Amino acid sequence: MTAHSVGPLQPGGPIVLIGAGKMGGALLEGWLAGGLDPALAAVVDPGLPPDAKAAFKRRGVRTSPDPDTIAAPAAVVLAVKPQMVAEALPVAARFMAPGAVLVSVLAGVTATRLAAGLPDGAAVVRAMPNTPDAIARGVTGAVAAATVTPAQKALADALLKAGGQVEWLDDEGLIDAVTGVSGSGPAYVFLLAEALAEAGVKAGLPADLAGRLARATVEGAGELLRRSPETPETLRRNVTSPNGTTAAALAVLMADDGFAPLLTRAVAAATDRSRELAG
Ligand SMILES: NC(=O)C1=CN([C@@H]2O[C@H](COP(=O)(O)OP(=O)(O)OC[C@H]3O[C@@H](n4cnc5c(N)ncnc54)[C@H](O)[C@@H]3O)[C@@H](O)[C@H]2O)C=CC1
Ligand SMILES: O=C(O)[C@@H]1CCC=N1
Repeated sequence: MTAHSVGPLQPGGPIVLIGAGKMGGALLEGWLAGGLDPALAAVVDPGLPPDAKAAFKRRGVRTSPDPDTIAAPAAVVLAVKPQMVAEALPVAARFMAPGAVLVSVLAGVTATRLAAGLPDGAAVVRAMPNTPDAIARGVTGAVAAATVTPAQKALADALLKAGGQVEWLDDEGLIDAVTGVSGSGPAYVFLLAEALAEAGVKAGLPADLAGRLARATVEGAGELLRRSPETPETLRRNVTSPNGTTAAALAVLMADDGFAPLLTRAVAAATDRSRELAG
């Protein structure tokens, strides 16, 4: 389901975003594009450049609010680096009015760790979105702690769906692998575009042409995958003429030491790192 299938975002109270960097900023853009009243959004980020702060103010989004001036936040969304959690969690705690839900997108940081820094019984949702959230084409894996009420889960769902598709998990243990597949995944696809361009240069193309061809190929293949009911395997086979050029390339990519085992190792490394960040 996408942002556009859920109607204007009406959280029933302010949303406080703590950390408005690449991921937090993408989430906020999704909420505003999803119809959130800017007057209900507040950003806490001491590292915001002055021009970004001014731009938020122009759009009616409050920055650096005093917790006492935000009446009953409906949700506090934590999007700082995992290494900053000890510093940022007490800030989040000050905004956590009774009934508010904390939504954390921090890689590795467990719901138990988050709850330990919040008022007793606080509702915690742990989520792993990805940066295509900025264009409502993200995908998020999320898990709700036992303390989260159905209404709080519905609000977290709406906030995350403003960025795209949401997959709710019953088992928090799965979120490390979700991070390895879809949280970090856009970087793998961008690397594919980079590597394809480099390979094109090595095959004799001018660099700018190779860059344009590689980018358009990744974009087009992604869009075809989105629009087509076919599986990725069928779409791949549709490109592959018997004994043709694609078959020659796939013999390399699908060899025992090819793309799949390489990606398996990459996803395992990301998953392991997510577990390590849990401390
Ligand atoms: N970038 C990505 O693709 C994804 C990131 N995440 C998670 O999102 C979180 C943020 O990552 P990015 O946005 O990439 O990092 P970032 O460095 O772009 O953003 C972090 C923001 O937090 C701010 N900040 C630092 N200390 C703060 C504090 N005490 N209070 C309030 N704000 C503070 C910084 O000024 C910065 O703007 C991480 O925990 C990461 O695991 C999750 C999914 C995808
Ligand atoms: O690289 C990271 O740790 C974060 C989590 C998923 C994407 N970026």
